Amino acid sequence: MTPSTYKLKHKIQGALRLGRALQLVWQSSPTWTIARILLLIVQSTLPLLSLYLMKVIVDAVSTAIAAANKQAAFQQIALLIVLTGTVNLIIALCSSIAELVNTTQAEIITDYMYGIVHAKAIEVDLEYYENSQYHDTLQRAQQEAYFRPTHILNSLLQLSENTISLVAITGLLLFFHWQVAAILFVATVPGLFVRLKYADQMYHWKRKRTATQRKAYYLDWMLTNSWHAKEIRLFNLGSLFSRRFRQLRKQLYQESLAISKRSTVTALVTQTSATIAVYGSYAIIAYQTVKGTFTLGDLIMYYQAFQRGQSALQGVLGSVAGLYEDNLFLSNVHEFLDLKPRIIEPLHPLPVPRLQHKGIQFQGVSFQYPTSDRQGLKDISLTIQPGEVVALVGENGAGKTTLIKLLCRLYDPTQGSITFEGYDLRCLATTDLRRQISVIFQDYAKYYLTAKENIWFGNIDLPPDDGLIQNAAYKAGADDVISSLPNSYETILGNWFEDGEELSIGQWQKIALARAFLRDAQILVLDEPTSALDAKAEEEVFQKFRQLIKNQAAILISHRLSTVKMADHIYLMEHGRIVENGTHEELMQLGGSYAHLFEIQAKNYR
Ligand SMILES: Nc1ncnc2c1ncn2[C@@H]1O[C@H](COP(=O)(O)OP(=O)(O)OP(=O)(O)O)[C@@H](O)[C@H]1O
Repeated sequence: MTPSTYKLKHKIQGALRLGRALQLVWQSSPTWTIARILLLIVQSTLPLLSLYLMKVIVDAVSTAIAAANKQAAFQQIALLIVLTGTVNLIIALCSSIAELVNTTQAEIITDYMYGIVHAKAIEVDLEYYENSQYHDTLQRAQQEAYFRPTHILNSLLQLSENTISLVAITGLLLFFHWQVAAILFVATVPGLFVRLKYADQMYHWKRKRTATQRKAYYLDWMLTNSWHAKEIRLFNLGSLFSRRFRQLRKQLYQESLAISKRSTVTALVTQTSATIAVYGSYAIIAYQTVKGTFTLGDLIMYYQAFQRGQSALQGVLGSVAGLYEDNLFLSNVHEFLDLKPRIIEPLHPLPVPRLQHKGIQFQGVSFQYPTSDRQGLKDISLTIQPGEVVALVGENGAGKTTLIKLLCRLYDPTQGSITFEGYDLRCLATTDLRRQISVIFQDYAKYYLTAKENIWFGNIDLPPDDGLIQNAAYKAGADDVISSLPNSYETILGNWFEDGEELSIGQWQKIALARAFLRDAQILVLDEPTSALDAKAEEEVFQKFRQLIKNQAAILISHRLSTVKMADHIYLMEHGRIVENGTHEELMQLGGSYAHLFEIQAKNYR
């Protein structure tokens, strides 16, 4: 086998490896798929009947010209015309129904694919979202997932339809004139090569360009979203970003144009040779008819059969090339769907115990982010008991949030272990563990939904109207904010949607705090919970803090040392390590970094 034949065989095999795609189609819409197959059978056989009837009509007309009883001869022709018209009407009807079925099924498949992509996006760990390669993979999958399976189904049905027509027409042509059938094939094959080659080039280029394209999307997003709108105006960044966006788009467009140009030139050459071959065959058939080898009916049937044969063959080859291309691009979706969460769930998870004497223990925990070459946490050992308030303090980047991410099992430690009442976190089901932790990160989410839902999301096991929602709002000092809104708890927050009410940053923070308080968890983690609250609101939250947490274990992260003073135990972190720990008084007595920091902050208030 020559290398090029081998390549072609390989590509055709690639095109026909359709198992996963068809499984997706079938799972999403089995009834619609059956409907389309039935329509396909009708649509591919009826045109042949119509073709044959045409030949019979022309031959009947030829005979009728010489017939003695023209009236009787015409009656027979009229009957044939009615029959042909009816067949063509059915063809048109099927085509309209097919269009309806196709559009509906395409929508159903798209929705199904959305569901699958969303499920995977939820399933993968946070680690993926903190990794740029994942975002490339996700983007490629999103670009292809919603339409490729439908494309594959269409190409496959077209392939079947065209193959049926082609087999019948080729049989017909071979029977009459094998050379003409041979020309039909030879004229169409080069086009297939061009499409396969082009598909390969496009696929590889599109994979390579994902990062550039994401950069362009990012600039576009910055230019058009509300989060950046303020700074873009004040720092006059608009034209700079817009210029960068245009440069990236130009680069992408020029690369794609270069590939398209090459393929257009090649396609033109193959098209020209195909056209010469086709019209040459027409001349042969016309010559044979003039010589009397064929009847007039044969001539018309030939012309039509040749035309349809050629379009069927082009359709077959086009579908093969299309399937090859679709399969190539669908591999982007498979790549995404094949991602596996790296947090391994225990085979036989233990029930999450109640925190009693052992509490939560970090034992010699070290951790390095997979994308970083520095250790984020180094040899951390600490204990948190129920009813105890523990504070983590330290400069930016010291590792405080990272420690919380490990506690929530968003990552596993690289060394050491974290135990929950003596059980390693890796022995507990992550969903059960996370149900026991109520955490509000400093970059908490703002949901542009009702105020009530913003709080309810803290514990969706409760009914959406539960009275505890208002209770949580009260604890966080958010009740006043909410009652001043036009529709109270039913007011939509943010200004993305009609009738939405935008809140101040501190007000949003109170809502987030209420969400944390609603969760019926054993551990409460507040990462910079009051950084945007006014002094009075902060004072109120912390005054009733002990009451609020009851016998929950609480972890507070804060840069305001006046806030953490009330904690039972304070850990000062530096470069991923715990460098000092004790009560506020102990640390002040120690006269180390904590005491120094506290003095600096206190001086500013004097
Ligand atoms: N997803 C990540 N991938 C790689 N490195 C990270 C990631 N998140 C944080 N880091 C790094 O880990 C270190 C600790 O970050 P962390 O967010 O835990 O600090 P922090 O003490 O909470 O800081 P801050 O007070 O500013 O919130 C920093 O050096 C940071 O650059």
